[in-house]
Amino acid sequence: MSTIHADVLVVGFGKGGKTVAAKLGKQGKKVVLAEQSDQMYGGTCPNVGCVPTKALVHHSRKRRPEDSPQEWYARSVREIHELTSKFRAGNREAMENAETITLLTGRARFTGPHTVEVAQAGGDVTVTAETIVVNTGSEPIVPDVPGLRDSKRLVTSTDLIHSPDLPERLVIIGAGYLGLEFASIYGRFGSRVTVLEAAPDILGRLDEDVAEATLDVLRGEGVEFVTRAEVTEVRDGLSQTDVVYERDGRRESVGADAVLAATGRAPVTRGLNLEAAGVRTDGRGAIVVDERLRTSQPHIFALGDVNGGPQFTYISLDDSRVVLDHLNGSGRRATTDRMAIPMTLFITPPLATVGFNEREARAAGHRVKVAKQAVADIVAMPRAHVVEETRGLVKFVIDADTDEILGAALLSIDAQEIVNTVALAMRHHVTAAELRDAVYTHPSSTEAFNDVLATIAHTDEPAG
Ligand SMILES: Cc1cc2nc3c(=O)[nH]c(=O)nc-3n(C[C@H](O)[C@H](O)[C@H](O)COP(=O)(O)OP(=O)(O)OC[C@H]3O[C@@H](n4cnc5c(N)ncnc54)[C@H](O)[C@@H]3O)c2cc1C
Ligand SMILES: NC(=O)c1ccc[n+]([C@@H]2O[C@H](COP(=O)([O-])OP(=O)(O)OC[C@H]3O[C@@H](n4cnc5c(N)ncnc54)[C@H](O)[C@@H]3O)[C@@H](O)[C@H]2O)c1
Repeated sequence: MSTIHADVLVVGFGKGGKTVAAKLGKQGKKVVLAEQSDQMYGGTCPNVGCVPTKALVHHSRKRRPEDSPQEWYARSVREIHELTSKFRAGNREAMENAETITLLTGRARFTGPHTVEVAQAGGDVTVTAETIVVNTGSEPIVPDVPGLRDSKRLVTSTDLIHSPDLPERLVIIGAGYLGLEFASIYGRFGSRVTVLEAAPDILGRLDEDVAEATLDVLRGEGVEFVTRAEVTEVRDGLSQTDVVYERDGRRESVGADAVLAATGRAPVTRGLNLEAAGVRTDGRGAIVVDERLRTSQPHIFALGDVNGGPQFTYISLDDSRVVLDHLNGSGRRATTDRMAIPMTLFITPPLATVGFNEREARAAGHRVKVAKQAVADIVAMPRAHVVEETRGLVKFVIDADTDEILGAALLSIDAQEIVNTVALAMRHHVTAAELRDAVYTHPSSTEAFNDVLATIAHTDEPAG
């Protein structure tokens, strides 16, 4: 078995890991990056996550009524495969072309606090390193429902986006980010979509008006929702799979050509043999880290989904900034510095949120004023009419005493872009009036701020 001594070993080719590898490699550190699969250079996001799913959103929207759903879908899957292959190759080349970085393709497991074995096709390699960064991501959770794990029609998001067969009837278990995005995508491609959610509400973290408007959009595209649905059994038949669930004490079932488990993703730590390194995990299998992403071994860091934080690519990227600052900078940057982190649910139109909703703002002790308008009524935003997408609403939650923005929910064309401006305003304490009275390009979606922030729907009374 050959041995490599490195300054830094990165386990897993995710967003945060590759950023740490590239930056430290550029500074002359000897870096080894171990990735278990040659189909995953670049990690989840460009291969099986954000990029192919957002490309599917785009392709599903381009389908005209006269296009055959099946042919259009198969063509989309092919084209998206070409796109992800290019991204994958770019990621591989970036590492292979860096003189100070060695890319190993094989599964890594710890054999000691500073030692990892990588099972490469050509033989195992032992890597020893002063600093180790674990960036192994997360994997789908398949609930323990009788018949589900063995069903021939069970699919994960990865299976589904690689299959050229458009399911005629798609049953999605779970109405989180993944479930709702897939419902929107496959509904638009032409599948009949039913979403079964265990919780009493879908998008229950949102204010009721925003959740209702979002569900209206999805229902308008033919997606059916069943809440308080406890899936009790999955039965394969010759031509379909029956997904059996209980709701309010009644037993019902829905037939499916594919059953998507969209019930969350668990950190990938099994198989890493973290005990050998003395690295602790929590009850969910996430690596326990402090605010500088140090594990229970100070020379081992965990970043991205594997540390149990929010599962977004931009959080993994920001984790890399924290680790790099610790290794090579001021050492002051911490995950606790983060504020106003935006999120986008990529349905059509997208729903972007940041900060508090109305309920949360009041619970945090703020006197709240709410600015809100339906997109169709925002006179200052002709772009919505120009691109023929006037569905949705724009809502701001503002501190009635300081005029600072506490949160926003934007169900609107371009929401994934304009939410970043709101988040920046929040981080820098720009007031609602300043955001309202700023000069924006025309016709753009940001112009909505000119109008919406002048439309106060209601204001809480001053306290006592
Ligand atoms: C369908 C889908 C859509 C998504 N859409 C979005 C979105 O629109 N926006 C967004 O911000 N986020 C989105 N996410 C979430 C986002 O993809 C993840 O949060 C992000 O990719 C996590 O990155 P990471 O750096 O933690 O690791 P990952 O990118 O997951 O990389 C981990 C890597 O480690 C490798 N690995 C695992 N174990 C080992 C081992 N023992 N040895 C060697 N290598 C190993 C894996 O093969 C993988 O390549 C989506 C996720 C999914 C599944
Ligand atoms: N646009 C984006 O940024 C994006 C897109 C897709 C995924 N993601 C990330 O991927 C991660 C995984 O997404 P997800 O939607 O799978 O997880 P999630 O945790 O967001 O949602 C899972 C949903 O499944 C429900 N559920 C769990 N068990 C169930 C059961 N047995 N029966 C019925 N319902 C059940 C839960 O109540 C919840 O609503 C998310 O954390 C998200 O951050 C992000």
